[in-house]
Amino acid sequence: MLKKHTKQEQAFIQKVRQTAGKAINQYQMIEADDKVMVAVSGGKDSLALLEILSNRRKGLPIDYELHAAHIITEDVPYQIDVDWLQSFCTELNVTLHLVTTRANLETAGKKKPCFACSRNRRKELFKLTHSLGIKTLAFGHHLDDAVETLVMNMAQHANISSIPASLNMFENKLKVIRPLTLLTNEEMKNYATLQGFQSLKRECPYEDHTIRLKARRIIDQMTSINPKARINIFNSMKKIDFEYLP
Ligand SMILES: Nc1ncnc2c1ncn2[C@@H]1O[C@H](COP(=O)(O)OP(=O)(O)OP(=O)(O)O)[C@@H](O)[C@H]1O
Repeated sequence: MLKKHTKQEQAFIQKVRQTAGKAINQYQMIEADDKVMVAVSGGKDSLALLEILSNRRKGLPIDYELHAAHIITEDVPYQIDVDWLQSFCTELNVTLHLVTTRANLETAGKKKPCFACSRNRRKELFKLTHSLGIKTLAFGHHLDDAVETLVMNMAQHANISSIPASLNMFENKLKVIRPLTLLTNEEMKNYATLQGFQSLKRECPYEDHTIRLKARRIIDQMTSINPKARINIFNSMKKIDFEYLP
């Protein structure tokens, strides 16, 4: 897995790690002695997140406990190479928790399979963290996910909302954090390639990214107005001029 990097590549790796660190500090995501669970799908982002959080412990005056969780949904034909994930976690000195569950899609009613499956996965992650006394749960969403969700929510639900960088839930019993919030998909893709992370995810036959892909395409087009459009849309969520809104 270890690759030899040029100076330029090392600088990029460092920049990505620092940007994740900036988000962690800015949103006060992790404090000394916290127990943090990283939700790992097997995709490039959550693998990178786990590695970044593990690596970060080395250079900090504070320490925190790191765990990884992967949810296996039995009745959805999407499996990852669990042995590889286990060895990845062992190398990072992180305990991997595997949970096997069922999405029961046949009883999901009108809900789309993807929705039912991810809702069930979140429930399992909440149950697991609670049972282990872990109060911080980290997801691998990045800046592009947040911008796409904003555009989708505006177009579909007529509201301005997205994916929060940090969210207290269940009367502060759990904090959901997204340390990759300030990093773009492009940056994460390059990071994963440089680090040699193989995406373990296999295509799920139910997966439906149609709307998200459309939103992504629209945001891509907006970069012809301004190359920084994606980042500007993200930053506009933090700078709302209520006086100049209807
Ligand atoms: N099976 C799973 N087990 C644990 N966590 C998961 C699982 N699937 C998704 N997650 C978490 O939810 C986040 C978003 O899920 P999504 O399916 O959009 O990820 P992805 O883009 O396919 O994979 P990744 O974000 O890891 O590259 C992931 O980054 C990960 O933190």
